[in-house]
Amino acid sequence: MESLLRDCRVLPVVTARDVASTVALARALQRGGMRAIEITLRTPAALEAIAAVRDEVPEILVAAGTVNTPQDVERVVAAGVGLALSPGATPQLLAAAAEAPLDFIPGIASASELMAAQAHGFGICKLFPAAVLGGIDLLRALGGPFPEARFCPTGGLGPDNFRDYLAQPNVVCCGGSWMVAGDLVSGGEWETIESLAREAMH
Ligand SMILES: O=C(O)C(=O)C[C@H](O)[C@H](O)COP(=O)(O)O
Repeated sequence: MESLLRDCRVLPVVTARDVASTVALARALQRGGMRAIEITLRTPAALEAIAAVRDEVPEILVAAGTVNTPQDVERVVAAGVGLALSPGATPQLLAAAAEAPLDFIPGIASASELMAAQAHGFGICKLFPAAVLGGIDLLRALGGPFPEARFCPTGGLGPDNFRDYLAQPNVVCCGGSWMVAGDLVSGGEWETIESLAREAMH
């Protein structure tokens, strides 16, 4: 999974307003060269949007985001999702995800949370919210006691700093929403989204 995520480079974090706009958004991201999309379970349309993107834009890997409870894990497994992420983790979530037939990336914000994730076998974690927690300094600091840990920093990253994050040896990909901002999606600005995606992939 590490090499797959390294190929993804940037994981766009999407809040699905509705199915049609999320499919159009996924197409724009895919045209811009993006390999994956994280559709968060923040809205009622999310699961339907996940299924529709998988059917209609098969070139892009669809991950589920904001998978915060064991029930969420069940919902995304039932929807056929192969990769799920969370901004955090509870003991219950870690236990459920460790047993579930999917790849899971829990969120961590501290050494102790990282250790709990590792204890359940999760070697790659989302660092969230990365920028306010300490950003690159924190990633470097965690690299000392946890040289084997890998991260997808998310939260507060943008076009001006994500490359610095990607240059860290313990970063496999970066999460962010700058290329899928709500006003771009509501305005149907697919070409702008495509060019922001293309820029992020270079
Ligand atoms: O909802 C989740 O599961 C999350 O992990 C949170 C998102 O990743 C961040 O909201 C994206 O952060 P920004 O790029 O700063 O907008």
